[in-house]
Order: sequence, then structure tokens, then C-alpha cells
Amino acid sequence: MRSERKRMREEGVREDVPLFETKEGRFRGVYRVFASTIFAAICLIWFYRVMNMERVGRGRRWAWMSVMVSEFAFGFYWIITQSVRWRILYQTPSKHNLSHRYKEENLPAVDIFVCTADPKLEPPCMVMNTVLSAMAYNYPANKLNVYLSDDGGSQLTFYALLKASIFSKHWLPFCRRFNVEPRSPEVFFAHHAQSCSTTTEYHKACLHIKKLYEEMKSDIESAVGRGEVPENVRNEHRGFSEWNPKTTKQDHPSIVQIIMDGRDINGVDEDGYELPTLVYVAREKRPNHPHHFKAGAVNALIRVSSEISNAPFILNLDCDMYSNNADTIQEILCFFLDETKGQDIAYVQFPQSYNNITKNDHYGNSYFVSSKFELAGICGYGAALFCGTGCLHRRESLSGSYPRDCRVKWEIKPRRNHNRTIDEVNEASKALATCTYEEGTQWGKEMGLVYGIAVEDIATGLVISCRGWKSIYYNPERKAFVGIAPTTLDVNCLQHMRWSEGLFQVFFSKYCPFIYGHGKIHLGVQMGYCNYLLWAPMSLPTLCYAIVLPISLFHGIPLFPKLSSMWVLPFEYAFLATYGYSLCEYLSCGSTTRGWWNLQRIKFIHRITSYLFGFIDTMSKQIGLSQTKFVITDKVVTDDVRKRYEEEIIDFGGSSIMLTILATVAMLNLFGVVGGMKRVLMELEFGWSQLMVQITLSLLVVMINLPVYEALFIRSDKGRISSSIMLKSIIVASLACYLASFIS
Ligand SMILES: O=c1ccn([C@@H]2O[C@H](COP(=O)(O)OP(=O)(O)O[C@H]3O[C@H](CO)[C@@H](O)[C@H](O)[C@H]3O)[C@@H](O)[C@H]2O)c(=O)[nH]1
Ligand SMILES: [Mn+2]
Repeated sequence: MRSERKRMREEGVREDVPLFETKEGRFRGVYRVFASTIFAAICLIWFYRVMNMERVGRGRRWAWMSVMVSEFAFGFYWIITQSVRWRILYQTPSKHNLSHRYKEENLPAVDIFVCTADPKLEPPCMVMNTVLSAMAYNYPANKLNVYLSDDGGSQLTFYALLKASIFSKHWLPFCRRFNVEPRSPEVFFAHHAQSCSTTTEYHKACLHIKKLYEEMKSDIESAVGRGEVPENVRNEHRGFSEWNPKTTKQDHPSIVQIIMDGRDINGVDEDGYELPTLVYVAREKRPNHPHHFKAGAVNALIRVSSEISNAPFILNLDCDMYSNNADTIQEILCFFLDETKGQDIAYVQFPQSYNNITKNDHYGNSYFVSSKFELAGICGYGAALFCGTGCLHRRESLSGSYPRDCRVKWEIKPRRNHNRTIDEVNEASKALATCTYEEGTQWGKEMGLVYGIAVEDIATGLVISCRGWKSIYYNPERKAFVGIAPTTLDVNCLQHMRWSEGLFQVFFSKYCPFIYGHGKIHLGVQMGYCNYLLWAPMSLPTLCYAIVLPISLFHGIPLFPKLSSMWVLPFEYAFLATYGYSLCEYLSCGSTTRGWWNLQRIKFIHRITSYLFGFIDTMSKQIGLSQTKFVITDKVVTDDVRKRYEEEIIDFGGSSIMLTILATVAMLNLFGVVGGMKRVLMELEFGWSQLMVQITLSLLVVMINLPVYEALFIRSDKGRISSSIMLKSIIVASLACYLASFIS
């Protein structure tokens, strides 16, 4: 970079125009005043709870106490979530200034990592679309190196990559010639089905390339369908000799195959342009060696890529996250290459976006509010969360070094011009991807991604920030990376279970932001992290509220002030203000009220199921009963499921224990509402005023769970809730109501 500066000075290029700008979010002052009023209401609620413990009889104190503890928890959690709304900053890069300042040959090289783990859950064809979109960036091909990490160690994926490399020789020139977007062929053809049918030059080329794509796709899919690679291809490419009949996903030596070598002057596309380097990596796996899931895969890639290309920047992508904007790399580099503010930046994170979100987003997959406000809010304090995918890192920051004090020296100059043969490089790289390589090293601790935590990304980002690096969250107008969101409740809940568990594990580990980050990162960042880290424990107060309220209602135990009392005001205000604000926030992201209502449902479901299990698992891990695992998100969508998904009908198939809890809570609230109404109507001792708040709350739970009752009693399709779960839930809910009468 130093010589770059010298060059610029010589050429008289102005260094003083910044490459990116920072803008503060609007209405922050108003928000702070508003938040203070909610805080006051919360304090009043706490005060009321503590001062009125005597209101319920001794035998019923349990109900009061549990609601009180829950409200303390809700209140504290609300406080924790405030920092991210306090100082929202938005960053905008200026691609234009970058191209003025840096000539193409002076731009840094970039290594792109795509991780896949299972050819059944992650169809190779989908993975290839991601790979192709990454190869097709508007960026000098000799500075682009794409690595595919295959934790499935599958010949099928290797075969698919070979096919994709051949197709790329046509796809890349097509993208360049017509500057098409997006550059995932599957998505491109899905969006441009029509335009491929008339007769201009573009349309002819389009038709031709579409035919090639479909051939590639059908070759890959039929190989995947048969479960084996065609004999003739296997004999043609030496790479297949790495596999033998004994090779399995869990047991095989390391495989590194440079499929396209950027140094190869004969390796050009159909227009005669250079191609990016393309490498297949399957790190060694042995049954008795922990492989640390994605973190292990990325760490192996960091080393392998250091041997092959050693680019100073690394872009991490999940296998379903295709690039949706061919200029993204230039945009990100604006942050890193800015002369004044860029030196300390470790990574730039983009939000996760999905291309299969339905209008009212019934599984709450879009994370609008986090993307627009919360993540930008943490960035307001100089740190962004690392979310695992759609993130460009400075290589040094992943190697345990501190800004401007590189403890571990990386050779940043590209290795491309060395004079070893491909085979030599392959062999040298394999040694870096063995099981034993990391023994006795700092990998997984000080170096690379952190091990032992199911959300390796969050923990790693925290560690990097605590070393003094800055990071940027960037949410551009046009989405930079787009993936596939879960399409059934089961898959969605399992994903949230892994996240909540991993996140809470971070809180409980030595990486707890309040301790590990103390004095190193801003309190606002510490709180911002805890916004997410505390998902799992927040399941307890929610469950408590969702169980104790209806039971008390059923037995006529009043737990809230009468409607005629002044004390009801803070409750009403806190409730209406927080939910009202949340609705406005959601609507301002351009979505629907219905979408918000659906989000409240899914949040409720997550809290009483996924987060509960996440909590239990984290606890059992703490006492050594279980180990970290990583359930891969299923990315295959069958037609039956797709139909329900597109019609926004919740697919309840799957884990029965989670569904039983959900159905039981739904039944309990129904019983509560019915029981409570009966009391109010039939027993004169209760005026409406006494039980009204409780009835309203339980009624809300009932309303939000309407799809659950529907799936229990009305639906007959595959996505309904089975009758055995229905029976169980009715029995458990009735028992709970009955048993509670003994303790009240
Ligand atoms: O042993 C493994 C397990 C997973 N993966 C890859 O990791 C990525 C993410 O896995 P996925 O099942 O799609 O999980 P998500 O919940 O969608 O992933 C989010 O959450 C993870 C942490 O829980 C992060 O690692 C991801 O980057 C982030 O997108 C995929 O490309 C997988 O192929 C591996 O390479 N090896
Ligand atoms: Mn994913």
C-alpha cells in the first residue's frame, strides 16, 4: 500500500477525498426522549410488583413472584436492547472515487471462500451458482481466487465444480459483454426467462448460454440423482484419483485440487480473457478428530489459500449466498483503502438477505429490523457483528494480529508468480489441511475463527473487535449477497436453536462481552452483542408469562392492577409504546402489518421452543453433558413444501417435542381465556376490571396462535399438527390447570 501512496503522489491523485462517508440516523434525539418515558414506565411496574406482593394470598404468592421475576427480566432485556437504537450510523462507499484513485493493476487481490458441507442438504447445483457468481465479479480475474471448501468430501461436488469451471468460460464473458445481473445463472435465467426469446445479439447469446447452463445443470443433477460421477469423466480427470471406495464424509485425507490456475496463460475464457483461480478443498477428516464444523473449514481455507494466492482480503460466503451485485468488491474496498479511516478496519459485514421471502414473511426470515437498525446501531460504536457470510476480512485480522502490530507476519504479496507446478502447490496445500496440523498451535484460539462455539462467527467478530480492530456494517440499497431462507417451521426452529445456543454459549464463556470486552470495546457494543446473546435465557420469562398468566386466570388469581387503578397505566403504556414502536420500525422497512404480526408469532414460538432448548443445551454443555454440534440448515425445497410456503401456510411437520410445547401453551391460554371469562360473567366477586389485563394478554396469545389451533383441529394436509400431539397437549394443559388448584 505504501508504494501505492507514492505512486498516487507522483501522479497527483488527490488523497483527501474520502472513499466512504458516515451519516447519522435521523430522529435519534426524539427516540432518546421516547425511550426514557418507557424506562420510567418499566421502573413503575417494578415498583408496583415489589410493593404489592401482599395483594395475593400466601398460597398464591408463587404466581405473583414468577410474574415479577419475568417482568424484571423483560425490563432488563429491554434496557440491553437500547444501545443499538441510540447511535445508528450508516456508511456509504464511493466506488467512483476509488476508480479514480486506483488503477486496476494496483487493486489488491481477493480470496473468496465458499463453504459447503453436505451434497444432500446443499444441492451441488445451488453451490455452483454461488461459485459462478463469485467468479463473475467485475474485478480483474487475475486478482480473484475462488476456493470451495467441501466438508462433505464428495466426488459429486468435485464433479459439479469441474462442470462449473467449464461453464464459467462461457458465463464470465457473457456477463462481461452484456453486464448482466445477478450473476448466479439460475437466478438470472429465472428473472430473464422472457428476454431470452427474441432475436438481437444479446438474445441469441442469452439463448446459447441458457442452453449450456441447462446442460451443465442436468449433468450435475443426474450425477447427484444417481449418486455417482459418470465413468468417462472420472477417467478423464486425474483429480478423481483422490477418492477411493473407502472415502467417506467423516474419514478421508485432505484433498486440494487447483481446477483453474490463474498463472496458466492458456487458461482463458472464450473471449481470450484471463480466468480467476478456482480451487477445490476438502480438509482431512478422521472420526476421532474434532473438525470444528464451519470454523474448522474456514481455518483450513485460510491456510490453504495462503499457500496458493495469499490475497490480503478474504470474502466469506455460505454456499447458498450468491453475489447479487457484481461491483460489491469495489464497494467494500472503498472502506479498506480509505487512507485515513481504512487502516484499522478488520472486516466489512453485509446483512443476510434471502430471495425466497414471501409477502408477509410468515417465518420471520427477513430480519428487516436487525438489518436496518440494530446492526447499524452497533456499528455506530465502531464495531459490527461478524455474521459468518457476506463478510470481507483483512487477512491479517484473522491471523491473530492487532492493528498496525502484526504479531504473525503474513506475506501479503501475491504468490501467483512462483514457479512451482500445480501438483507441487496442491501437495504443499494438502499438508496445511490435515487433522493434525493445528495440534499445539493457536488455531481456533488466537488465530482464525474461534472453535467450540456454534456461532463461531459472532465469537470471532468479538475477539477481533476486542483486539482494537474496527469493523463496518454496510447495508447497500441493492442487496450484495442473497441466500435461501428456511421454508418449514422445523428447519427455521432448528436454525434458531443452534443460534440461540451458540450465542448464549458466548455469553457464558470467557468471551462474555461485559468481561472479555471490558475496557476494550464500547459499552454500547457490549450491550449490542447481548441483545442477541441473551435470546436463550429470555425463553424462561416468556414461558413463565405464557403459562402462569392463563393458569392464574383460570383460577381467578388477579395479577395486575384493576382497570380503575392508576397503576394500570405504566403497564398499558410500556406495552403499547414498545409494541407500537416496534410496528412503526417494521413498517418503515417497507413491509406489511401482517408481516409484523407474523413476526410476533414466530418470535413467540422461538422463545418457547428453540430458545428453551438452546438454553437447556447450553446449560448441559456447561456441566459437560453435551458437546457443540452444528445442524446444517436444509436448503432443499420439495414441491409440496414449496406450495405451502408460497401460500404462507405454516408447515408444522417435524420435531414433536417442540410442537407439543407449542400446542400445550396454546391450549393453556385458550383454557385461561375461557375460564377467566366464565368467572367474570358468572361470579360476582370478579368485576371485569379485576381480570381484564390478564384476559387481554391471554387473548392476545390465543390470537397470535390461531394458526396453531387451525393446524391442531382443522387442517388435514401434511403440514398440520398430528392428533397424538393434539391429545398430549390437551392432557398436559388440563393437568397443569388442575394441579395448580392444589397450590393456590
Ligand atoms: O461442518 C460444517 C457445517 C457447516 N458448514 C457450512 O457453513 C455454512 C452455514 O451453514 P448453514 O447450515 O447454512 O447455517 P446458517 O444457520 O444458515 O448459517 C448462519 O449461522 C452460522 C453459525 O451458526 C454461520 O456459520 C453462517 O455463516 C451463518 O450464515 C454452510 O455454507 C455450510 O455448508 C461447513 O462448511 N461445515
Ligand atoms: Mn444458511
